Amino acid sequence: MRAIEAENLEIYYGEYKAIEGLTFYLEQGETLLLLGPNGAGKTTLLKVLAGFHTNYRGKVLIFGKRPDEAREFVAYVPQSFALNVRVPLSALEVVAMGALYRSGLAHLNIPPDVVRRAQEVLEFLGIGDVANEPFRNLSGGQKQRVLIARALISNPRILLLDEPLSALDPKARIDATAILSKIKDEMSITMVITTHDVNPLIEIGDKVMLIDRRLVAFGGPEEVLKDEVIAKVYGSASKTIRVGERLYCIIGDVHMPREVAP
Ligand SMILES: Nc1ncnc2c1ncn2[C@@H]1O[C@H](COP(=O)(O)OP(=O)(O)OP(=O)(O)O)[C@@H](O)[C@H]1O
Repeated sequence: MRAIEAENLEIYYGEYKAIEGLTFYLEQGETLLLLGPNGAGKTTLLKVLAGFHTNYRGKVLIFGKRPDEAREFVAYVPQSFALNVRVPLSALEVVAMGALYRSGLAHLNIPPDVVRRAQEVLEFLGIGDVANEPFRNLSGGQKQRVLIARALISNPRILLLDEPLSALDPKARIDATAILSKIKDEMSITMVITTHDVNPLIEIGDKVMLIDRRLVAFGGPEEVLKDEVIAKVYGSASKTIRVGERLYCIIGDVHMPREVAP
């Protein structure tokens, strides 16, 4: 059974149609890179997959179930600035919240098995040493990992990540990409990752989907990341170039020396 299957999906806000024509699928363990300009509908699609937004028409199934009936399989990682930084919680408490929400416990009397599991997940993500630090004092990259740990503690089969690299500096981006690669390799979780910049993530993308309030292209990276495809959304000054085995996507104004210009 497929992890995600969508056919002619249209998503609405009231009567307003935000996206249409989405047909795509993802097998278990695959990673989808979801690209599109501002307002394309990336976050809206994640909200439907997470089962939060149910105003849609067409078909969308998560392991064969409607998203609002499949919430136990899915965890959502918001952009790191989305969590209220004034909340005086430690990193470990933020992670534990992921487990306590699921079990319906609203207080912070964290059972010892949840503390243990939260510590393990932080260690898996390479930040076991910040467990007792206040969340608000962490760097952007550490906060991002804590939010990923909060999602992983519920053992999801699908992880949805909204712009996981956007608020990070170049070094933290490299670290975050390595973490996502580790999750993919060692946990075989299905991931949907929204991004404006596909380049750091290309190697972990099994599928790429380009949307702009409709489906522009869906397929393997080589199929989607072509000049003529990305030009449909980003204009003819956008190119893909190959350096050795690797594809790079240059979006927008292309200023390259003549000798390397395609
Ligand atoms: N709560 C809402 N009510 C009405 N329209 C909305 C709402 N949220 C988003 N939209 C509209 O839906 C469309 C898709 O927005 P969405 O936030 O999903 O895009 P996005 O691709 O995630 O953009 P960004 O890259 O800027 O985060 C836009 O036209 C937006 O104005």
